[in-house]
Amino acid sequence: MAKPLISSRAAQLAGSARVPGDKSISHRALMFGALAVGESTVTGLLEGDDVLRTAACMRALGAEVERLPDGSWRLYGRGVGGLTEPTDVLDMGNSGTGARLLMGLVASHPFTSFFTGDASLRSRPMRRVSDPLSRMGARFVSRDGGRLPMAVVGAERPTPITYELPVASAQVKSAILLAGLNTPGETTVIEREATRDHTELMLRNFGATVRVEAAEGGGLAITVTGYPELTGRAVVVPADPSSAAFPTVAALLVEGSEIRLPGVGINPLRAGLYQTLRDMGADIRFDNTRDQAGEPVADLVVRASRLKGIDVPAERAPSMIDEYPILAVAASFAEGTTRMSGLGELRVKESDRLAAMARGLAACGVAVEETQDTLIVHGTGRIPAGDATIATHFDHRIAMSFLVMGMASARPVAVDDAEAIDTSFPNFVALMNGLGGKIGAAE
Ligand SMILES: O=C(O)C1=C[C@@H](OP(=O)(O)O)[C@@H](O)[C@H](O)C1
Ligand SMILES: C=C(OP(=O)(O)O)C(=O)O
Repeated sequence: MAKPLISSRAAQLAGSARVPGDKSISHRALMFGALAVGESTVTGLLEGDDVLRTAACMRALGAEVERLPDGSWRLYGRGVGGLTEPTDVLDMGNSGTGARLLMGLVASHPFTSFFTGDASLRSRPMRRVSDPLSRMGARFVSRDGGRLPMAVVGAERPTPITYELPVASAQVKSAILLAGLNTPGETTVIEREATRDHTELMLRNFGATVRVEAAEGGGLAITVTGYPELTGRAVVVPADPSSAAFPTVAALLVEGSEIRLPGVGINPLRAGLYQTLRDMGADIRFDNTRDQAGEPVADLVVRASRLKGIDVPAERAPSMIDEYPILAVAASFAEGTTRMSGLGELRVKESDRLAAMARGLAACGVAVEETQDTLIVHGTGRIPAGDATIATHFDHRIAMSFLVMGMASARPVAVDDAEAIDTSFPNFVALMNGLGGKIGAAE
């Protein structure tokens, strides 16, 4: 059932709040714990629907996965190559990351699995993973256009490949590297633009050999050696910088605000939004920067700021790919034009995010232009009208972005369905209201 919400202008945001665990790292912690020999523990796991689906799938593939009373998770893995045939369809819900990474994992196991997801996931492109994984010996039977539902017939004798990514995608990179774990020899992915490296960092941490070298012609060549012995580890998941983006932008836009967000991941391949907001004049401080289980984290201190429009370089897109919707909201309150380019991938996320943002911002009274892969927001430095109801297309980031828009607009902003927020940020409304937001149920 749809869950409409409405967000009204907030007086001031203040206080400290811990945003939930990083979604990318949470998926990987469960997958690698399921592949490792012995016990792994995960603390700070994101308990959003996307990640809970991955937990259920790792159980379906033979691993022991349980939530302990203290909120941490314990896994007993099967060892590399030890996953077993799932007896039912793997339903990945709304999760592109869960679906694509798991397809990679099972592609080099000699059994057949069936994948499906919700209407959004069933519309997303999967050939980007099935093409390279076919070269490793797996077979795929899918709907027209290479979409879910899809059967993956894992390779009996997987063969290693060297593959250059045709799109900047950590999901595709990871799918191939994960297939490479149960494949003899060396599997290499070449990426011309660096994408998030959580798979590489965490695989190493679990004991795999992962080589990262400069690629001929530019970019990186990332190589895994097959049949590593992964052993159980304790993983501490940092707070998600993609989730922290929402209270951060809200605090920048609502006059007089100052908030603190402790323990947020600031991996440079994820921190593009923070760099961009600072370039726009935002007062964002990284306090107490430290290393947490191989990932850099910091406490974010954010103060309300006057923003100016800028050109966001296309090369920055992979380091902030999920943050363009909320950046577009920030740009709507800035003085001057913000040009965001290199955004073609936004069209194949949980929804067509370029179209959803352009339409939604226009409905809120913002002057926007959209091309195939750019979004241009003409800020005036004045507060946008708001006063609109936005279609979220079951996309969590669209829903949260427009609820932040309502916190700072002249009049409230409603979203037709906020249900999808549970996929990545289950306590979003409580956390925002705890800081001083006014988000409630809409008619
Ligand atoms: O690897 C990951 O965990 C992710 C990679 C990104 O997708 P792409 O690889 O499709 O860019 C991102 O949008 C997604 O939210 C999480
Ligand atoms: C694109 C996203 O996730 P996924 O691809 O895992 O569905 C996201 O969280 O913004």
